[in-house]
Amino acid sequence: MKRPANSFSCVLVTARFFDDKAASILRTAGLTVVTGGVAHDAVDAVITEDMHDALSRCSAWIMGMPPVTADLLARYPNLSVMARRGVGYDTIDVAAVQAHRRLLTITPGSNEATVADHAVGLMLAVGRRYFESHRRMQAGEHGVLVGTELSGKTVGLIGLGRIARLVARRLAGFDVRVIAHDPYLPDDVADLEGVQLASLETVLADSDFISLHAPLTDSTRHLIDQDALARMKPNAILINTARGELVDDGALLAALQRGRLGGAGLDVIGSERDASLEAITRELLTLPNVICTQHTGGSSREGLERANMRAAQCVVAALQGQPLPPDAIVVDGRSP
Ligand SMILES: NC(=O)C1=CN([C@@H]2O[C@H](COP(=O)(O)OP(=O)(O)OC[C@H]3O[C@@H](n4cnc5c(N)ncnc54)[C@H](OP(=O)(O)O)[C@@H]3O)[C@@H](O)[C@H]2O)C=CC1
Ligand SMILES: O=C(O)C(=O)CO
Repeated sequence: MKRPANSFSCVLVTARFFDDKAASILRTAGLTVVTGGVAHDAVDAVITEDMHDALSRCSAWIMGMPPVTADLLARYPNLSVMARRGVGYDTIDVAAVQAHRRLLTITPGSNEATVADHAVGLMLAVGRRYFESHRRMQAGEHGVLVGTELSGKTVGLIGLGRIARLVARRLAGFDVRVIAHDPYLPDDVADLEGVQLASLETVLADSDFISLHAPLTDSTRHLIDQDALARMKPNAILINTARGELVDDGALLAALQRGRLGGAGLDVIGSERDASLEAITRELLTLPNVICTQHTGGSSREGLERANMRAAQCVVAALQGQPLPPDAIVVDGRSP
C-alpha cells in the first residue's frame, strides 16, 4: 500500500474493481488515492496495519460493504466522508455516522439496471430450469425438462424502489401482471411502471414469482419466514437480489424440501455474512430448482463503472464543499 502525502488529500479505496477512470477523477482533484485492504470488504475482516495507517490519515473512504461501526468511527476521527460504492448501506451504523458528524453517500443511478436484468434473468433461469438442463447436458443426457413460462403469470415485487421499477419496466414485454408491496411509497409517486399496489398478504398469496427489492432493515429481516412461505402458492418461485437476511434460509430449505415451493433464484444468501448458515446454503445448492449467484446482481462492467465514478464524484464534491446530489446523501452529520 502506498503511503498518502498528507491526511487531508488522501482517499482510501477498498471497493473492489475500482477503475482508473474513477481514480483519475480523484487525482485530478488533487487527491492521493490509497488502494488496498480488499480483505476488509469481507465481513469478518480484520483491519490490517496498512489499513489502520490509511484510515488514520485519509479524509475519505470509498468502500464496498465493510461493517462501519461506532468504534471504527471513533478510532478514525480524520475520516469525514464515507462513500459507499453501491446502494445498500445495511452494514453501516447510520446513527453512528450522524453522531460522529461524518458524511455517508451511496451511488443511486448506478447499478439498478444491472440488478433488474439479473432479477428477470433469475426468473427465467429458475422458471425454465436452465441450470438443471445444463447439468443434464454435461452428464450426457438429452432428455427434455418442462419449465414454466412467465407469460400470463403474476409477478409480485416486495419493495418498489429504483430496482423494482426497472424490473417492472423489463417485465412489460412479458405479458405478466405485476403487483407490488411497499409500505413506504410517497402518495404522490408519479410513475409506477404499470404496477398495481397490493398488501403483503396479496403479494404472497397471488404471485407466481416473488422478487425481493426492499433494503435490509429491522422490519425486513426474515420477511420471508416459515409463515410467509406457507402463504405462497405451492409452485411460486422466489427471487432474491436484495439481501440474504430478508429470507429465513432454514425455512426456505424446509419449504423446498417438502415441495412447498416451485424454486428459488438467490443472488444473495444468509451465509454471505453469517457463517453459521453455510450448511443450509450447501443443502440449498444441492436442490435442482435452486439457482444461486455470488452477489453479482450489481456487478456488470457498466454498473461498476458508473458506481465507481459516482462514488469518486461524491468524494470530490464533499471534500471541496460542493453540493452533492440529494439522493446520494444517506446522512450528513458534518454540519450542525
Ligand atoms: N444484488 C446486488 O448486487 C444489489 C442489491 N441491492 C439491494 O437492493 C435493495 C433495493 O435497492 P433499490 O431499489 O436501489 O433501493 P430503493 O431504496 O430505491 O428501493 C427500496 C424500496 O423498498 C422500500 N421498503 C423499505 N422497507 C420495506 C418493507 N418492509 N417492505 C416493502 N418495501 C420496503 C423502500 O422504502 P424507503 O425508501 O422508505 O426505505 C424503497 O421504496 C438495496 O437496499 C440493496 O440491499 C442493491 C444493489 C445491488
Ligand atoms: O449496491 C449494492 O447494494 C450491492 O449489493 C452491490 O454492491
